Amino acid sequence: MSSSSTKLPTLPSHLDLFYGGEWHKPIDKTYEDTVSPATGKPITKVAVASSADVDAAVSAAHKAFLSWKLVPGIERARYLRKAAEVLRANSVELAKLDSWNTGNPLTKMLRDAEIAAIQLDFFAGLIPMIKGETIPQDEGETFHYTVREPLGVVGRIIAYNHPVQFAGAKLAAPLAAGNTIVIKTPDQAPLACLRLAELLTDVFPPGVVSILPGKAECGKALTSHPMVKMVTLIGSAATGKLIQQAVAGSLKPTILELGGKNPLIAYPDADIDKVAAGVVRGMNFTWAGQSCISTSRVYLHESHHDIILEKVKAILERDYKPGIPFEPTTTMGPVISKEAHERVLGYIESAKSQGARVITGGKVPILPEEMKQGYWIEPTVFADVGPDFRIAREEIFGPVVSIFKWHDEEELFKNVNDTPYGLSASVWTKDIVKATKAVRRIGAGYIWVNQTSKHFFGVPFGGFKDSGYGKEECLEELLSFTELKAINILLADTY
Ligand SMILES: NC(=O)c1ccc[n+]([C@@H]2O[C@H](COP(=O)([O-])OP(=O)(O)OC[C@H]3O[C@@H](n4cnc5c(N)ncnc54)[C@H](O)[C@@H]3O)[C@@H](O)[C@H]2O)c1
Repeated sequence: MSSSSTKLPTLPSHLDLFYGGEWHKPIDKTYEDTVSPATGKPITKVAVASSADVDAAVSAAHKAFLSWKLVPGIERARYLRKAAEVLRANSVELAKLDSWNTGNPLTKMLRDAEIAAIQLDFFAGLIPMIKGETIPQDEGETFHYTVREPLGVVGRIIAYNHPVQFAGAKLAAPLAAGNTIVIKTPDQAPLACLRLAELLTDVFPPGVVSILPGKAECGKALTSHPMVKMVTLIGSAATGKLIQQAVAGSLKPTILELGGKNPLIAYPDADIDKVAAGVVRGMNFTWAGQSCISTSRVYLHESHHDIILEKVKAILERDYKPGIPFEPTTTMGPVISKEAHERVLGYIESAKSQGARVITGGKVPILPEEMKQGYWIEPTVFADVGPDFRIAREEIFGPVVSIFKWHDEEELFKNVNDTPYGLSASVWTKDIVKATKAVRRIGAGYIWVNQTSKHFFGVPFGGFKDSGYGKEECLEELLSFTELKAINILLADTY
């Protein structure tokens, strides 16, 4: 990168597979380039786990489970808190690697390790909630109680938009519940996860945490391995459905956190400046819209539609500048890969050809020489989008928002809910009654009123419909990684 950019981060010392407490070369010796999306240039080669590697990793994780499940809760909590400390102490280094490997601005990635650390602390604190209950019966001849037990080896497959945040945070609940874990890193951005594995080597006993860089084959092998007792995915609806099919034969439980086509609805009484800022913030342009919760369908009332559009355009043109991710002035990243670049530009072309109006963006920005091979797309706003346009219906996972004008509430909710997805939604009004009624009508799992984008610890996060099922970041996530066992003890002398 240019002499003007900050020094490149130090690569992890290990670019192989971490399992059984040690680093291993891939059995079939496959390594592939991982690329900087900002420049399109390879960074280094990283191991790609095959199904044979997954088998070795899962066997080691299973062996570790036999001891880890016996570690008292209070001690497991200490391990988790130590991992949180390690993440915090190394947050800048981890953010630099993620920034290099995803192209997202460094200044905006600095919090990702902290978010993971908070989840580790949060689930450490919830460990005492892993408990059973007694169940009274009228006859009194049998004593009934329940206990919660860990499942075994858990496989967690993650997406690329926040690699180290996901890798760190998703360790927390399974380990807190007494399981061991194998994490499959994102295909495109494994580097910070590998550094995390190095940092955690001495934190957990060998085999408790394994981190495997790999592609779909690694995910498939993890999903179907008989010793993996539960699988979770952060990824697309298509992959979620494949995982559900793959586990059907073994009745393996899953949590699927999938894609979204999330609506933002503004009522006429909403504060127009706050809505304009919310439209921009809700689209997560900082990471080129690559967030499952991005509010990519915006429904503005006809009374403020035009003025809010102007304000959105002004904010984007003022505040969102692509740039080398390590520069402090950079406020926006590229999309993750050449394939994503082509896919998102294809959506932009489809919108233009279907008659949508470009308010801002809609093309590759003018770039300095060193970024020309990167995967950049301007923050893009389309108005006059028809409900049947492709950009209105399909998850783009890029910096493209569709704006719709509404006037009739019945028609509004018909359109809002006319999507296979149901992850998040955002409602803007000063009227709490209106907001409460709107919330009731929206088929989505995570809804904000007068804000967007934020996650809150302890509040169940997860989707409806094709956005998946299962709840995370809350007690329910922790309990999902346990099995409830019921015991009935005869107290009477005779049977
Ligand atoms: N709901 C959430 O919390 C959340 C958060 C972030 C991203 N996402 C979603 O993730 C998607 C973007 O990520 P992506 O393009 O990497 O998704 P993807 O579904 O292509 O890949 C996700 C992960 O699944 C793995 N995988 C692919 N095929 C598999 C198979 N058959 N079996 C097992 N694993 C397999 C991949 O290697 C990758 O690690 C978007 O749809 C986005 O909305 C959801």
